[in-house]
Amino acid sequence: MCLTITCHSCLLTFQVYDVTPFMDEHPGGDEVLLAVTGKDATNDFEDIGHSESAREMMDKYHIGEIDASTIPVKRTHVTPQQVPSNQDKGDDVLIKILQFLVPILILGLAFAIRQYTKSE
Ligand code: HEM
Repeated sequence: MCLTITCHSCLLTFQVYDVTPFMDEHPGGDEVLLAVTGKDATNDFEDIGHSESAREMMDKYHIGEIDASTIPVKRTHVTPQQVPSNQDKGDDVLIKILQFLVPILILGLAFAIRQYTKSE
């Protein structure tokens, strides 16, 4: 089902239209209707300068009203910044030490093996 919402100029009541059966017949095409589905399409509808007969046609697809005051305000979710824990800091230090120590240990081992094989 495809809903297009258009509101009164008083902005207190939203008129809801189910334009599904009208999609194929709409002279402006179905893309424009799909683009405004589920939102207030008043400006989009008015900008076209629809004729009086177009406005009369709307009655056919009218399915109800929504009280504008009952529509929840859109909230944007802000992810709280992660505070690095002390455990994370400890892990970072350990990784840095290992990054430094491991190559030195490998070099030392290679050197020791070389010394050992030389003396034999
Ligand atoms: C139930 C809602 C709607 C009905 C009954 C309807 C009806 C019509 C009709 C009968 C026409 C032919 C021109 C005229 O008589 O004015 C038309 C054209 C058009 N409509 Fe709609 N319309 C509706 C919603 C919308 C919406 C929401 C939009 C925009 C997002 C839109 C965009 C257009 C466009 C672009 C044209 C073509 C205008 C042109 O070629 O000059 N219509 N519509």
